[in-house]
Amino acid sequence: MKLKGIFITIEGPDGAGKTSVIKELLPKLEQTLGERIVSTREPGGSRIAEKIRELILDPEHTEMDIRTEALLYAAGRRQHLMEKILPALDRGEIVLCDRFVDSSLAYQGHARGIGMEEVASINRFATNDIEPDFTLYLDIEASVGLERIHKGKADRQFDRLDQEKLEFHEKVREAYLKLADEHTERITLIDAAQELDEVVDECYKIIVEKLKNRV
Ligand SMILES: Nc1ncnc2c1ncn2[C@@H]1O[C@H](COP(=O)(O)OP(=O)(O)O)[C@@H](O)[C@H]1O
Ligand SMILES: Cc1cn([C@H]2C[C@H](O)[C@@H](COP(=O)(O)OP(=O)(O)O)O2)c(=O)[nH]c1=O
Repeated sequence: MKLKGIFITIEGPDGAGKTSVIKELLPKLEQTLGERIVSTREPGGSRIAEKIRELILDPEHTEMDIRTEALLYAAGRRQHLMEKILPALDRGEIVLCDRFVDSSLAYQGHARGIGMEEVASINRFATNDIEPDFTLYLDIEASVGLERIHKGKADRQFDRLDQEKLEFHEKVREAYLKLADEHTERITLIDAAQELDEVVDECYKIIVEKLKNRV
């Protein structure tokens, strides 16, 4: 009998440790489960979606309107979903995706101020209401996440732009906490301030437990 495909997402503010966790988690999970896991990420994850990612993240595109940005994230998401995620789920595979709709709700909806419901609505259009089976939310204080990213970079003063960045990332976290509180059945909160090994271990245990009854 073919197993059911499972769609797992990992969310969190910048610097929460998503990339590091996935790198360590994947081989561990694949070994335990005895099957390959499709690891992918947003923004991007397919040829066209990667082009859209470049368009959005290009630092020269300072004039980009915030709703244009939200629509581009949703467009990239649709392409990635149709080309990569859904075909893998149809084949019965496990898909682990770094960021999905919750990122748009937190960043564009709340932090940029468009409104979470407005952003949810364009994403319902983009995804045909397809939601992850479950989501691991790596929770980190904004200042700790930003510090991690800047660690190792040249020593510098905390300037006005950094302050703006901090406030923006505090809003991102606020939105994630709200989402985790409203969707306890889907989202599991993980304290990402722990040592990396501990975070990986917690994610591993949660996924194995959730997959126990997979048919
Ligand atoms: N639990 C942790 N404790 C300390 N540093 C961490 C931890 N997890 C990740 N880091 C470091 O923080 C930085 C950002 O991690 P990364 O995995 O790229 O986060 P994200 O993908 O969520 O933005 C990297 O330098 C990484 O080595
Ligand atoms: C998927 C997604 C990402 N983003 C942002 C979050 C990140 O700042 C940026 C790039 O994502 P990512 O490459 O995951 O960066 P990081 O590893 O630092 O978390 O895109 C949104 O604003 N909305 C979205 O829908």
